[in-house]
Amino acid sequence: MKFEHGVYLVTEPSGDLAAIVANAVAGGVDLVQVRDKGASTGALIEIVQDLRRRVAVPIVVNDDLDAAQHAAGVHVGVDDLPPSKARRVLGPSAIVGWSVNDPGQLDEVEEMRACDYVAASPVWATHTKPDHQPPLGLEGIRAIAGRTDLPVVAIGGIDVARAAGAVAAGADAVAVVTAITRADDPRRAVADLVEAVREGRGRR
Ligand SMILES: Cc1ncc(COP(=O)(O)OP(=O)(O)O)c(N)n1
Ligand SMILES: Cc1nc(C(=O)O)sc1CCOP(=O)(O)O
Ligand SMILES: [Mg+2]
Repeated sequence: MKFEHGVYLVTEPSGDLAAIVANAVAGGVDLVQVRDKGASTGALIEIVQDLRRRVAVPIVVNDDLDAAQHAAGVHVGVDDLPPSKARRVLGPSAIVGWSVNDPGQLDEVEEMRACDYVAASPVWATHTKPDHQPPLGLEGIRAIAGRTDLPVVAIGGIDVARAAGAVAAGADAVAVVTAITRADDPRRAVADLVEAVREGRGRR
């Protein structure tokens, strides 16, 4: 898959979700992930259906394969179902993303073949996911990007000050929660991230 502007919004349950997503899309996000660890499958489906009426960019669901069947795809991590199973269930045109914390995961050929992108996670520590793995840092992005042709998404602690560095290190896109969802102006926040990604691409 192609991240044109290089900004991927991952949502959180607080705030006016519909308004945040609509403004973030107006600012330039390429992809939206609905992430609400406490929501039922039914609630996730309702959120997806509502957002699909409002925005034109693809919407994927975190973790929940049943809800993902009402969306453009799914994002899974090491403790979730494997990407190969998600691909079998969702079919060839779905978007399947996988979190990578250990570059050794890139040797799992069948799983990598099932993915549209991999997320280097986390690059920096973040309070948004208290159970995150040890941070990879920019070296981790370089190590992952150097070993795969798939698009690499950097996630964890990314804001406008850090986005260009993550992209210059090899990320194709930045996945962001709070620097967008808690911004006073999510549209402006995304536009600034898009500009930072452009600058980071220019440094490669
Ligand atoms: C883009 C993106 N990258 C990483 C994650 C984290 O996935 P996971 O490790 O499965 O953790 P949870 O999000 O399920 O708590 C993600 N969701 N999105
Ligand atoms: C959803 C998620 N996954 C992570 C991982 O490391 O796998 S870090 C994260 C949250 C990122 O939030 P913020 O942009 O507010 O730092
Ligand atoms: Mg998960």
